[in-house]
Amino acid sequence: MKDSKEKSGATENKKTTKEEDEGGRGGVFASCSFSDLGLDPKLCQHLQDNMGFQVPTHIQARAIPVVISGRHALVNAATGTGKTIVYLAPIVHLLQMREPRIERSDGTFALVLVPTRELCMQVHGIAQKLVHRFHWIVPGYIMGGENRAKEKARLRKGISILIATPGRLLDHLKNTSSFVYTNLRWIVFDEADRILELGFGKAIEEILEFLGSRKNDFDREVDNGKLPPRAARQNILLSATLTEKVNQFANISLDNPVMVGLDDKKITSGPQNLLGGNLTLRSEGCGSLEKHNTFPSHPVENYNLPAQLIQRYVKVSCGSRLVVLLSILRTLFDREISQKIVVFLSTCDAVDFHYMLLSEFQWGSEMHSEANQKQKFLGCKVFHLHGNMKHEDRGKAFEGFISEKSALLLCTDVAARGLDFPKVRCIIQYDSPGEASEYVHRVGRTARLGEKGEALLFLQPVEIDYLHDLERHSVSLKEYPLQKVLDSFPLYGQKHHKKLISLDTHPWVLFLQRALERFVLTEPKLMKRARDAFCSWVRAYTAHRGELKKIFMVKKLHLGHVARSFGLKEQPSLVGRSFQMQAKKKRKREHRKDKTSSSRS
Ligand SMILES: Nc1ncnc2c1ncn2[C@@H]1O[C@H](COP(=O)(O)OP(=O)(O)OP(=O)(O)O)[C@@H](O)[C@H]1O
Repeated sequence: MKDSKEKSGATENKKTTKEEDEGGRGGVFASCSFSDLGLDPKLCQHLQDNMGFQVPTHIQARAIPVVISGRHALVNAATGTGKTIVYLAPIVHLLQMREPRIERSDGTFALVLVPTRELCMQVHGIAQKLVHRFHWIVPGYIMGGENRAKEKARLRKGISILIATPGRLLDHLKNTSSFVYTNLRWIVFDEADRILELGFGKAIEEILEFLGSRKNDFDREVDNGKLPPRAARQNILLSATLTEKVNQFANISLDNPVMVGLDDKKITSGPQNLLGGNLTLRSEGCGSLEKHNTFPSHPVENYNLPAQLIQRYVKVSCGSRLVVLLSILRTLFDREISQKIVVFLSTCDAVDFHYMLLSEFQWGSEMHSEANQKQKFLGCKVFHLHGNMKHEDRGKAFEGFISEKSALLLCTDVAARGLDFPKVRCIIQYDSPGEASEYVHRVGRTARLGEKGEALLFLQPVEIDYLHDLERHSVSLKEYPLQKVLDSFPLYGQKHHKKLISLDTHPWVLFLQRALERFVLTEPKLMKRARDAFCSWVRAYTAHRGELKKIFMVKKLHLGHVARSFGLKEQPSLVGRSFQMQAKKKRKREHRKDKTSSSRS
C-alpha cells in the first residue's frame, strides 16, 4: 500500500502524514502494516499477537525495507520510536528464511553492539521474544561483569544473534577460539554515538579489524575465505542523536549507506557531505523509492525530540537545590501517586547519598503534635542505579523499577540511553547532562512512543547560559512555576512574607533545609555519604568539556552552598579526600587487572 503523498515523490525527510506533524501517538505510527514492509507473515502475526505491535512506527516503516535490502544504513529517529525493532525484525526475517535452517554450529550471523549492560539485557529480551516462532534462531548476550567461562560455553555452542558490550566482545574475539563468526552478516551499532562517547572507539576499531568490516580492508578477509563476500555484510548505525563522532564512525564502518530519518533541518550547507561520498536516499513510507542525493555537510547537531514532551527548567540557587528537589518530588507524587519518575545525578556517590536520604528521611516530630507520628517524606518506592553497583544489584534495580507502579529511580547516565522504562512520566535532571546529546537521551526515557512526558532541568543562576547551548540544538525549555509549589507547603508557624524577597528566604525552604541538615547530622552513615557525594560532585563539576566549561565553572560555585545541597552545615575538606579517593581507585584498578590476567591463564 503506498501512501498517496509518496506517489508525488515526497522526499524521504518530509512528513508524510498529517498526524506525524502533530506528534503524539498518531505522529509515531505509520499508515501501513508490517507485511507491507516485506516481513514474513508469521513474524508479522507474532509482532501483532504476541508483542502487541499492531502497526509499524514511522522509523520502522522507513528503515525496515532498507535493512531487508541489504544496504548499509544510518538510522536517526527520536528516542522511544522503536529503533530496536528496526534492525531485529529484518534480521530475524532474513535468518528464518534461510534454507537449510541455520544451526547453532553455524555460529553468529548478527552482532548487536550496545553501550551498557542494561541495554544489552533489554535488547536480548526483545530478540528472545521475536524468535519465539523460530526456535532454531538463538539469541545470546555477552557483557562486562558476567562470568566469562559461561559466556565461552554459550559461544562454543553457538549464538545466532549476539548482543554485546564492546569491551567484552573484543575480549572474546581475542581469547575465545571457539567463537565462530565466519557467517557474520550484520553488525549493528545501537546508540552509536554513546559507544564512542564512552571511549569504546579504540575497541570498535579493533573489533572492525577482527571482523574485517572496515570499508577498505574487507576484501582481503573475503579473499582468504575468512568472511562472507561484501554483498553479504551489512553494517547499521542507529541513534537519536547524530554527532560529529557518529560522522567519523560512519566513515569507517558504512559503505555507501542509506540515511534514514534525517531531517533537512539537521543538515547545513557545507563542502563535505556527511560521509564523504554520494549518499542514496530512499523515500519513507511503506515502500522504497530510490533517490540520489548528496548531503552537504557536517550535521549541525539538531535533535528531534518527541513532539509531546513538555520540557521545563527550574532556576535554583545551589544552597536550596536539595529542598527544591524534595518539594517537587513530593508535589508530583501527591498529585499522582502511581507514576514513575527518574532523577539523573552526575556521580555514583551523589546517587548513593540521595538514595539513602530519600529512602529514609521522615517528617520530624516538630511537624506533628505526637512525636511518633513520623511519616516518610516520599511514599513511593525508591531505586538507585549506577556503574559502581554490583551487577546483580543493578539488575534488581532495573527490573524493580520497571515492575513498580509508583517508583522513583535515582541514577547516573548509565541509565540515560536506550533503556525502555514503561510509563515514566517525568525526568528530572538534578545535575546537568553536559553535552546536549545526553540531554536528549535522558529526557528520551519519557514520552516514549507517543506517550505524554515531562522533563525538568535544574539550573543554578550561574548556569543559565546552558539554555542557550540547548537552543543551538533547537531544544527550548520553559520556566517551571516553582513559587507555586513552595507556597503549597504548610509553614508550621513560620511568617510568610507577602512579597518574597528571594527563594532562599522562603519559610518552607528554610524550614525543610534545617530538618534535612538535622537528619543528616543524626545519621553517621548518611553523613559519610553526604561528604563523599559533596567531594565527587565538585570533582565531576570540573570535568565539563569544551564550551560547557564556560558555563559550569567551579570557581563560580560557593562551596558552602554546595555543601548545603548535600544537607551539610559545614563544607568538608576537598584536598585529603581526593587523594584518598584516587589512591582507592588505583588499588581497585590494579586488583581488577590481577583478577583478569589470572582468569585468562
Ligand atoms: N510498532 C510498535 N508498536 C507498538 N509499540 C512499539 C512498536 N515498536 C516498538 N514499540 C515499543 O516502543 C518502546 C520503545 O522502543 P525502543 O526502545 O526500540 O525505542 P528506541 O527508538 O530504540 O528508543 P531509544 O532511542 O531511547 O533507544 C518499547 O516499549 C517497544 O516495545
